[in-house]
Amino acid sequence: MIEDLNVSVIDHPLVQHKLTLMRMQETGTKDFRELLEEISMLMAYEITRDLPLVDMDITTPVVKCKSKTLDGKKLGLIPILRAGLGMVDGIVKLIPTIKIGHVGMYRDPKTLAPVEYYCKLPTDVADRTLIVVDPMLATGGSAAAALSLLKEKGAKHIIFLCLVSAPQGIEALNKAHPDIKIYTASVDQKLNEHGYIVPGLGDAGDRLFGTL
Ligand SMILES: O=P(O)(O)OC[C@H]1O[C@H](OP(=O)(O)OP(=O)(O)O)[C@H](O)[C@@H]1O
Ligand SMILES: O=c1cc[nH]c(=O)[nH]1
Ligand SMILES: [Mg+2]
Repeated sequence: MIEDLNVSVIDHPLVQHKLTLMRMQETGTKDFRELLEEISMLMAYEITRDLPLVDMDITTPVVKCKSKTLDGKKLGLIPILRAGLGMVDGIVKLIPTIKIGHVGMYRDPKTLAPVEYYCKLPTDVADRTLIVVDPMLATGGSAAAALSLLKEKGAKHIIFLCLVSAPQGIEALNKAHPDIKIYTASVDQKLNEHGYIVPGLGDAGDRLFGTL
């Protein structure tokens, strides 16, 4: 049962509305890109609601007082290339100082196995909470491999943020990395015979970069 797994569905109406627009085949690259950026920002707003705060002494034009500020916890943003790049700008607008690492991973079209081709990370990944982003969680192979790689490099606290997921992908990722919370905007029905999410939105990377 999906409900028993370490997953949370972000069902905010604005996220769901924008996701519907992204799914539509007539939505072109420009709108797809803008919608992905907007949704990523909205989802980042939701997943950061538990960030710890501390009191800070400040002076307003009226009086001295204590006011809340983020406690300086270090964050990192890790897009899985290519499609994860489309989620970066929206999140950076909310968290401008976030450090960004990149993991390149593509899915072999025949075997659907993940192939790693790039990795460049902030040097202090072990001290950061990493938000790993990829719009699509299909078989879960790419995400599981990326998370294993990050753990090998020392990462200790990771959350995974995607837009559309398949039940198989959530189960596989949760089995491989039960410690990592998955956030998604939708758990779709299934995968088709080519490993595409149904109903899904097609190939996110191709739609984002216009390489259809
Ligand atoms: O869960 P999985 O079965 O591994 O599939 C999901 C992966 O497939 C897509 O990447 P793709 O291989 O198309 O690479 P791209 O982003 O360069 O287009 C997607 O962005 C995920 O990384
Ligand atoms: O439906 C899918 C599955 C994997 N990757 C995509 O971009 N879309
Ligand atoms: Mg692709």
